[in-house]
Amino acid sequence: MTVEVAANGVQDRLDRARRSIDAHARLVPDFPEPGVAFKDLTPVLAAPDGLRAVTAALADACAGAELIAGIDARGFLLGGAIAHHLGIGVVAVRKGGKLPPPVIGVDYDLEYGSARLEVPACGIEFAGRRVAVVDDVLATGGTLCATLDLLKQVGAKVSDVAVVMELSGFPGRARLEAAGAGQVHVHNLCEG
Ligand SMILES: O=P(O)(O)OC[C@H]1O[C@H](OP(=O)(O)OP(=O)(O)O)[C@H](O)[C@@H]1O
Ligand SMILES: Nc1ncnc2[nH]cnc12
Repeated sequence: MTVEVAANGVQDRLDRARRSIDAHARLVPDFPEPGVAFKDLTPVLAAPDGLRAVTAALADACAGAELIAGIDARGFLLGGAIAHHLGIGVVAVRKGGKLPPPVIGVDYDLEYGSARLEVPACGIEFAGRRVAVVDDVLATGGTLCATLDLLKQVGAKVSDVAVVMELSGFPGRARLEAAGAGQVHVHNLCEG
């Protein structure tokens, strides 16, 4: 009985988040370059009910973590809110050139170009900590695989990856599962 009640709570939060995503997500054709169908989730986070609903559902996916890593840029908004919800800390995984040295960085490709992500090489205790990584969208998986690589280099144990939307037709999930060697759970709130 207790288990059923808990599971229903999780499902209710997921349903609420999905309703908000359905109501507010925007498809932008040909952005940032021709041929890309860009899923803009910023209106979901700006809606009165959206940030709260999405945060609560993602927090369920990250419940076992000791630290949240939020990816530049919309992952910052989500990561801070989830960490606050869970009562744990958050670290920003930043685009290259933004953090003071020393940093650890990884170059990567995504659907429309290439970029670099960095985390601080000192000042944050990563070693042995269970980290959940959050972002808005999973497409090719380039961004999240680079983040897993970075967090591995600093000795963190990534337990979960949680995104609002996983885009179909991309190899992101398979790449992440391979990079995590079966130890990383990949969660989405919806597929797009
Ligand atoms: O799975 P992938 O193919 O790697 O794509 C997913 C990434 O792409 C988007 O960010 P983007 O790099 O456009 O950065 P932004 O936050 O600066 O807009 C999105 O927010 C993810 O971080
Ligand atoms: N189609 C897309 N929409 C939003 N974010 C993305 N990141 C990579 N591809 C994307």
